[in-house]
Amino acid sequence: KRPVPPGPRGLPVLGNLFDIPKKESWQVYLDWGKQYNSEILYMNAGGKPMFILNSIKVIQDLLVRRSNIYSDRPRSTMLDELIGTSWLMPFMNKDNKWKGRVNHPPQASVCSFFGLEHRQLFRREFDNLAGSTANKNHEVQAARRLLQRLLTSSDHEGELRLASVDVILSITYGITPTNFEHPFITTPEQINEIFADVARGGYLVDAFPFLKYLPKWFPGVKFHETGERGKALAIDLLMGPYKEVKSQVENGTAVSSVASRFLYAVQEGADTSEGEIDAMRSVMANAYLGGADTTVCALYNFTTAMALYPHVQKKAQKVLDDLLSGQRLPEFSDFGSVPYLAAVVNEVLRWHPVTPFAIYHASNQDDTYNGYFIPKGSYMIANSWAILRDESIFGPDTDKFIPERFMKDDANAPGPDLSDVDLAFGFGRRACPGRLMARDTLWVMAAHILTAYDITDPVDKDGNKLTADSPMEWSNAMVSFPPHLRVTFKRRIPESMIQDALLT
Ligand code: HEM
Repeated sequence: KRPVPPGPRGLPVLGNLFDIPKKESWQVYLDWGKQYNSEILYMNAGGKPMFILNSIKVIQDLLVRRSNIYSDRPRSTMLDELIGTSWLMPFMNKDNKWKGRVNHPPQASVCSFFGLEHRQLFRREFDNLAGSTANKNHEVQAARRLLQRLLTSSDHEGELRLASVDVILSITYGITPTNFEHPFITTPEQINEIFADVARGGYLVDAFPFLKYLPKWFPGVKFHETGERGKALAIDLLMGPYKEVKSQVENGTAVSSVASRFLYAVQEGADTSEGEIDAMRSVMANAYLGGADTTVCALYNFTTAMALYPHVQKKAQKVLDDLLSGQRLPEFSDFGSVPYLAAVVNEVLRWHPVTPFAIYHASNQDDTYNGYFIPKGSYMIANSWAILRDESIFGPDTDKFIPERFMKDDANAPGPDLSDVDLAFGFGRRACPGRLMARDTLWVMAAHILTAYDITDPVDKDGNKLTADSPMEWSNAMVSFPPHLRVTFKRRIPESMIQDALLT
């Protein structure tokens, strides 16, 4: 009976279960915010309190400033008990291993792994080392492999999928997948589909946990079967690439990667406990899973934007052409020389955020905010989409793709007053630990694609021509994909430059 923020009224017992929007929920929540004149809304989904946070102020007040309370994740019987995802960082809670307490050691010495927990290990391997030559080299090579495949393939979506997993697998394990059907490509996709169903509330056992006691043969019971499939996929994800690189290390054939550097050190006699090996194995699989789906979604958004806004594409290509003079492909060292490209990448992350609600946070104790009661265990849904479209932060026409909003003027200088799009990577203690790597990957892929190809002639799945004004619907999911569209990649540099790129 304590006061809660306004929101749709809901039914007895079921609450707002049927109010949860089926499409473009970010826009619906924003509209409700206007309707109820409140930046924070309340819903109750089958007994679970849910708070929708529609403004940067509310998000920062709660998820950032009170991050000691709002950094847990909602619990799910399906994930915790039936699949067993305790090692997956996005689902860990405060009392789990995600929260590190030990300072960063100055370098990645194997002995110092002891006592480090997941998030810190992750930072050290993927965030701090995101600038390392080895990681960047893998990113450049993956971008060049993509250019080569695009010479003969017309399935640009498939190639971008492959390229995204290529980047993360080669950095993490030194493995380069070569076709879409490889289990290292399909395993994270399949497990992400199960997670997306869980996030959508697709399993009754999450609303009514006692159902888990129903036997497998009970009519209509599917969750046991999905749980077993999810468990097998999770083990494949954790062990598959790890085992492959371990045997390469034993044969002395492994290329430099996070895994091989670790395993070579172990092989050379570093004092490593089983616990440390488990933690590293898990952190690597977390990167693999966390990076695959999100990166490909961002790349799809990039190609969609380039196809729909050809003048932006031309401008970015001119900036690159002026720098490269048709003599070479881009390198990371070019980053500072082409600020317009960095602005394009920022705009990709802002225009249609990959995760419109980040990942739901949950509260670990009762709290009050502006007189409203927020009970322990509440779901906190940050409407990232709404704040990335907020014209008071990002300037006018936020529904349009305008990279210039990230430039000081229309010239070549970045705009220092404008908020960064780091908001696209979540909030507080749970903010994405892979964000530097993600930005690097997007930049290097965008730079290569724009140098080597024109992206033209966007049509929808029925062959209808698309323009920036065509209505298009992004998927209503945790990772929100643009609609399938077909574009043409037309080569704009000599084929030999692309063919030779990997040899240099
Ligand atoms: C464009 C690409 C990406 C986007 C937009 C993105 C976005 C996000 C968001 C919004 C979260 C949740 C933050 C929150 O709950 O407040 C997250 C978590 C996470 N991301 Fe990313 N991410 C991207 C790429 C990556 C990459 C490349 C990796 C791995 C190298 C990665 C690994 C993770 C992990 C492990 C978590 C869970 C962190 C935790 O729960 O403590 N992400 N990401």
